[in-house]
Amino acid sequence: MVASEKDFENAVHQVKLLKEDPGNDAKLKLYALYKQATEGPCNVPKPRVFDFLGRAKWDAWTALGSLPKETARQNYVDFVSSLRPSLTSSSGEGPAAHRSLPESEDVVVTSKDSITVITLNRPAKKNAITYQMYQDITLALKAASKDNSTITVFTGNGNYYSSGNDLSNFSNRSGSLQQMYAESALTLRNFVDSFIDFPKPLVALVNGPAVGIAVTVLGLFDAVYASDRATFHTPFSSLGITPEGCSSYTFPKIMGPAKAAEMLIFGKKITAREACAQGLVTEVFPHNTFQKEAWARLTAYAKNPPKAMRIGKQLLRSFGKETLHAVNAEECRVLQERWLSEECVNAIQTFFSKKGKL
Ligand SMILES: CCCC/C=C/CC(=O)SCCNC(=O)CCNC(=O)[C@H](O)C(C)(C)COP(=O)(O)OP(=O)(O)OC[C@H]1O[C@@H](n2cnc3c(N)ncnc32)[C@H](O)[C@@H]1OP(=O)(O)O
Repeated sequence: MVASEKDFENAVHQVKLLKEDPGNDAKLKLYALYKQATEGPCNVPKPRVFDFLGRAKWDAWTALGSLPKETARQNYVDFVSSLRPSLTSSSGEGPAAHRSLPESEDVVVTSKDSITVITLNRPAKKNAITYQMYQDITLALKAASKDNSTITVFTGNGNYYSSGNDLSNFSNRSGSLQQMYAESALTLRNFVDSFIDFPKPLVALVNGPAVGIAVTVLGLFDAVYASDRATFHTPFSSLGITPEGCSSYTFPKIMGPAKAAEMLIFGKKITAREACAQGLVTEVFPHNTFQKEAWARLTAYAKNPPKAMRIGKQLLRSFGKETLHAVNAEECRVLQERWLSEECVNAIQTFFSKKGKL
């Protein structure tokens, strides 16, 4: 089988998650195969003799001669998969996927009464989701899909559920802008894919306001319980960006095109009760009894036979899956372009100059 573009992109992404240094030989091999797969045979002049690293890289790339790009891509994917024990694997295979709890302070995974709970734990920043957290959540979902829990719950610590994407995600990374946005789009795509493919019942406990991507992926959950202090806000247009999390497909289906447009295009913030009336939220509880009532509900549900619940979910969800993956890919492609736009750059600058809040 020939590796697809997506297999290759995933392999490139996995290399960035390497927990251990694979050693110089492996790094040179990865470099050479990557260059060959993306640019073809070596096309740059030989570096000077004292540029040891440049020379070693050039030698490794040149040694691949006229190996076709497709073969180099396949070899790269195969080689990365042979390195898997030292990866933090986002594929769900390998030792990392079987860890019960990913080691992260900002995304905490706990287990209670056959329920795996994934908690966004950055209350001082309103649980804004950093680049690392997207990867941690993806891993946590992969691990939860294989653990022995019956239900998985998502919630936030503090007075916010989540303020969505951390707006500094693009200001503290290295590399060219194009490369950073391409990596971000791939990370986002993998993140959303892990919700689309999650095989067990997935429940959100929305303990407070939810913004941006924290709202959009709710359309991929099986139940959404909200405190009456929660609000739901997707201010994409004012940020110069466009909907993600498959919301351009799920929201019109859930609430009808007019209500979806009000939220996703005009950025209308809605209350928990409005979200419930529109079908995005399953049930709203008074804030002071929210945890108690929602947990009583979940504990009872978790006693259901797990296989029946899984198969039930499969029947409800599997038919639209291909469409969801296509929507996710397209949303990420469009966003990648938007991030480069003047509208988006200005909106983020305004936020950090403290002039602009939602
Ligand atoms: C790579 C994949 C990309 C996927 C794309 C997803 C799109 C989205 O998710 S769009 C939504 C982005 N989110 C926002 O625009 C929210 C921005 N935040 C705010 O408007 C306000 O912070 C708030 C209304 C959420 C809360 O206001 P409040 O006055 O109560 O608290 P603050 O003092 O503003 O916040 C405390 C602290 O937290 C920082 N912070 C809050 N949210 C974010 C955020 N989204 N990104 C970065 N930082 C955030 C805020 O700056 C404060 O920090 P300091 O204490 O250091 O000043």
